[in-house]
Amino acid sequence: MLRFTDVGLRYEGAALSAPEVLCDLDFTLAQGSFTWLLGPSGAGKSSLLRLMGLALRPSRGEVEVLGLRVGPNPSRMARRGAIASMRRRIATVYQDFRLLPYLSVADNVALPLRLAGRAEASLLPDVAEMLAWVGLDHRHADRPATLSGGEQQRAAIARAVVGRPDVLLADEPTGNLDAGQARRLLALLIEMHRLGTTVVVATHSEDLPARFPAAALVLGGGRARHVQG
Ligand SMILES: Nc1ncnc2c1ncn2[C@@H]1O[C@H](COP(=O)(O)OP(=O)(O)OP(=O)(O)O)[C@@H](O)[C@H]1O
Repeated sequence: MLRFTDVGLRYEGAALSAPEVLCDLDFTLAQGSFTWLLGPSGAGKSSLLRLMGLALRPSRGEVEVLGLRVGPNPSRMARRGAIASMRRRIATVYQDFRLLPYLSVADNVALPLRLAGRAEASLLPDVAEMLAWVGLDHRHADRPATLSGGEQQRAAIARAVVGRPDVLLADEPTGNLDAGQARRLLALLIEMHRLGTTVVVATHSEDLPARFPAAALVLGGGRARHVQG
């Protein structure tokens, strides 16, 4: 479950007189829900995903993710260690992929499983299944830099999904994909949602939400409107 209570965000270094990037956010996303995150460029979609992924603290208010409450003050709420362990249950597909350049595609995808301490023999079938799902089985041994943008995006998606996270956050996950690949990715996100993962997808695409009507958070003027699906 993700709950935002009276949340505001101002980036460090911004003048106190500057308007908050996000303000007065009050909404709850139920565990296992699917939510589109919509709004024009610069509306704050990536910033909101960073708050949901506990990569940023709110400047005011409280963000609660899977029972962990995070506020502006580190000493009063969840501490760094608790946040770090919670972040292992949250997977993010970043706009810029963030694949590790010195690891093969398969090792990038295996990374969350290795970090979680999974035995080598048990993780290989999961990695192979994910690579097949995203159509990258033939590129498993290659380095990310040798892949196209769309292939890197699919590798990043496979890495996010392979550990069956409780929360999956995706920032423009179809930006580099052709229409067929985008539909396939949407099927994967819907499958994750049906398996109980809370899924939030930021997109500029009008086609994707039309294909899978669901609840939406619509950002504008720093505020979020929660539209039930
Ligand atoms: N690290 C940062 N430091 C300071 N300001 C930032 C930072 N990241 C984003 N911003 C500002 O926050 C606002 C929202 O940016 P954000 O990237 O969250 O929007 P977005 O809706 O994801 O945009 P896009 O659709 O273009 O990716 C913008 O005004 C941006 O300049």
